[in-house]
Amino acid sequence: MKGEFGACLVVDDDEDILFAAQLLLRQVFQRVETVTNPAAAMAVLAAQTVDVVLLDANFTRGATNSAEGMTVLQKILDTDPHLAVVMMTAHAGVNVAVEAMKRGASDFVSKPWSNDRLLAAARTAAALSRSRRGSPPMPGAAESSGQAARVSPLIGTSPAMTRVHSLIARAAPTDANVLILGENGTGKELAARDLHEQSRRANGPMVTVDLGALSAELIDSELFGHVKGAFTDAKANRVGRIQAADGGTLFLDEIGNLPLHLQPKLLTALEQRHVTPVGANRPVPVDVRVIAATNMTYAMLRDERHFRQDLLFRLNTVEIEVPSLRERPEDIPALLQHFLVQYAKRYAKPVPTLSPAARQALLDQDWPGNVRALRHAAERAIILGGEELSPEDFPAGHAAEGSAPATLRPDHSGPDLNLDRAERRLVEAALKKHGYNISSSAAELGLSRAALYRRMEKHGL
Ligand SMILES: Nc1ncnc2c1ncn2[C@@H]1O[C@H](COP(=O)(O)OP(=O)(O)OP(=O)(O)O)[C@@H](O)[C@H]1O
Repeated sequence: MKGEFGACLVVDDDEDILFAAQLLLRQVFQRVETVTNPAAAMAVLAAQTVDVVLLDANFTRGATNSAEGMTVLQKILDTDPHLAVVMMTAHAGVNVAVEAMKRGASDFVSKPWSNDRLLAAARTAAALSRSRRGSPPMPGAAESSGQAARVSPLIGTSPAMTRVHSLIARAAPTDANVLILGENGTGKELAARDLHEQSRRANGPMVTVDLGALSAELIDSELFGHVKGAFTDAKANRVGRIQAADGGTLFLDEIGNLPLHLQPKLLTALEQRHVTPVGANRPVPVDVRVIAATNMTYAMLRDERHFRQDLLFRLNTVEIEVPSLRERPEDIPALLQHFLVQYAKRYAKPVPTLSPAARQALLDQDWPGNVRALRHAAERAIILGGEELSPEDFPAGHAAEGSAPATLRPDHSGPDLNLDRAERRLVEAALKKHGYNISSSAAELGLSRAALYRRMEKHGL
């Protein structure tokens, strides 16, 4: 769906970033404005209406404390409290992101960004902004959804994926709540988008809340909203994401991370179809369809100590289990071809062919990182491989030394003391040890899930 929202403004002092963002965001916005400094940003905002601002956290060369970004964020929201601002953080600890969200940013992405993540953040922010303004969805969005000849974004014709397609097709039009189960990287978010787009709510917003990326203290006001003065940082009324999804779909990603004390509140909101923003005394009616996803097994979800069973039964009217890639190796060639074409285009290279040995090597790997890992492997192969890809272009696990960061390794003897590469090794080791379970790997590394995701993106893991 091209240009489904109105306008976006990107503020960054790096012209290359602006160029890349503009190319990418045209998929979502009809207009993408770019400026290199806060003063120019304020001038654009004074002259025209935009839905979303993507704001860099630092403008002065070498600055890393994000204070400048926070000041500009404040100015922007003072001018237009309905704007959805997505903070872009290069030097981010998760603290910068949390601080930005406390101050009213609607989301954050870390640089270098993953295109999927930036697009998802931009779409969610745009839906939020339109909902805050009480605007109807863009007419273009209404037309392009619900078309009969629509192709599912989920590639795969294996029996296991055919079952998933069929469940999605049957569940989508019914408004029933859906719980999607599956390992990390299997395509749960894509399945949720497919459900939304095949539903009668396709013209409404799909608002995502990644419960794994938000601290417990933020989840409450993110989900339910707050009124001005409800707590120290609540400088203005804020619509929560449940309300922002009114008339559309609320996608609760990593539902297993919803703190126990908030579970009854969510259950009440879903049962009574209203939300009460933090600090408010009157409930607001909402009409949302909920899709939730988790990488927990069903057995883990059935454990009362982590998850209230009454909430589980409210969420899992229909259950869809997205199979791991090792359960459907027959889907690997089509997925790989799709990603090779995509990345060949992005890096302006010809689409390579695959030697029979390479094809076999791919089928033989067990892909603990699932489709996401296959996508990274395809990107690496496009960057480093030739016209015909051989097994060496798809190194498994630790043998992935041929990837972009590793080829930069200087030829010194003795231990490799480079911090960046050490970080990559540790992150990779933790992921392997925990079978690519993000929560356990993050816990072992002493990171939040969001911080681990950022490092995975950074190192292409
Ligand atoms: N069947 C598929 N066809 C095409 N692309 C896919 C498919 N499955 C996954 N992908 C791609 O793989 C990546 C990971 O998918 P997605 O984010 O939906 O997985 P997930 O299960 O939600 O992961 P996580 O649990 O880690 O959040 C995305 O880039 C997605 O577009």
